[in-house]
Amino acid sequence: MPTENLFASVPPFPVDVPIARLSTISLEKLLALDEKESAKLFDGCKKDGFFLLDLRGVPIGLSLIAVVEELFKVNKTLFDEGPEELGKYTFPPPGILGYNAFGSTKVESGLPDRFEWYCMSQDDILGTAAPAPNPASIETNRTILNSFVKASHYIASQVLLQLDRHLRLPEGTLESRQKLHEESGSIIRLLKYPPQPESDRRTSLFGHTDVGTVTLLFNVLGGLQILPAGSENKEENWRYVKPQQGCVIVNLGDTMREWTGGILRSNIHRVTFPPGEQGDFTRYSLAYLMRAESGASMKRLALKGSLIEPVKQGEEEIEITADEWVSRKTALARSAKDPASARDGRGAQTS
Ligand SMILES: O=C(O)CCC(=O)C(=O)O
Ligand SMILES: [Fe+2]
Repeated sequence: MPTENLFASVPPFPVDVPIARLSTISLEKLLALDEKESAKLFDGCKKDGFFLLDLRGVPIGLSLIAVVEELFKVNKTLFDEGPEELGKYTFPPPGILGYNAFGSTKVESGLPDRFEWYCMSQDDILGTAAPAPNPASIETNRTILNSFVKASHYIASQVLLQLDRHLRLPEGTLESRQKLHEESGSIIRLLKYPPQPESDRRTSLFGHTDVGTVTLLFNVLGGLQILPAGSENKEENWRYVKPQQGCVIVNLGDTMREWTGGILRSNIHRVTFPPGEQGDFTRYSLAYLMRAESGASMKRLALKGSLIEPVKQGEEEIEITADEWVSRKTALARSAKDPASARDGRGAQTS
């Protein structure tokens, strides 16, 4: 994503790097109830767990593009406040909100990461919960953040409605667990990846699967990579997700895989240095991570008449809540075991 202006400000994505073959779905066609487009979306969610959604051609999409362009400016201003100031908003685990300083997690090699991020809750931005303290760049931009959350939630909900239909769930089933104005676990995340020294370039953000339901990811520079379904976790198998003008990258998280008994895919992804000439530029990224409320169950939604089959004898039923899932994933990741691999998500840590 997002606009021509942002893409014009950086070198083009190179032509000689391996790119993931993902579907591009048109929001305009989805909203016009185009059957073929809707089937393409379902296929992408089953096969890849990732697709590009072209936001152009409809007012809600165009307004989100404009909002995101503004938020890329906020992203820069925020991290320009510096680690000392932002460090005042660091909260110890299990807190997932606030500031995460550069180098505070590890990548697979055991080396420190190369990103910093700042997370806010949807409930804080919408006023569903009491306002949380945030750095000045966030506080002065609450209005635009509010528009971002509303438009992102709307678009993610359109994806969920399509999935309800294909999974033969009653209309609104998936969205009803994460309504806009009800308590939610949804977050907004701003990330910064500074350019890496030419002689020492490597992964910046560990391979992981997202824990929530639907993630909307806005990138201009390359660097995001996925490990396509069925491929071994070897360096040569990782594929770049090429950012496209006017498109948001959409991916599904663990909750969707669990709710659907594995029909939908939560795919592992990571961030490495931007390819080619892009490697000399700072990479900013913006994400809306839709999550059900913290106490929501991860249990399979095997409703009568739906495509989702009840748990068979011998299969493990996940009875825990989304919160417990995160703790469990984190604990297993710490002991170098991967809970998602057992369930074909193949994610190492949690994000
Ligand atoms: O920066 C990116 O492109 C990816 C970020 C990501 O995967 C996450 O925040 O969960
Ligand atoms: Fe992620």
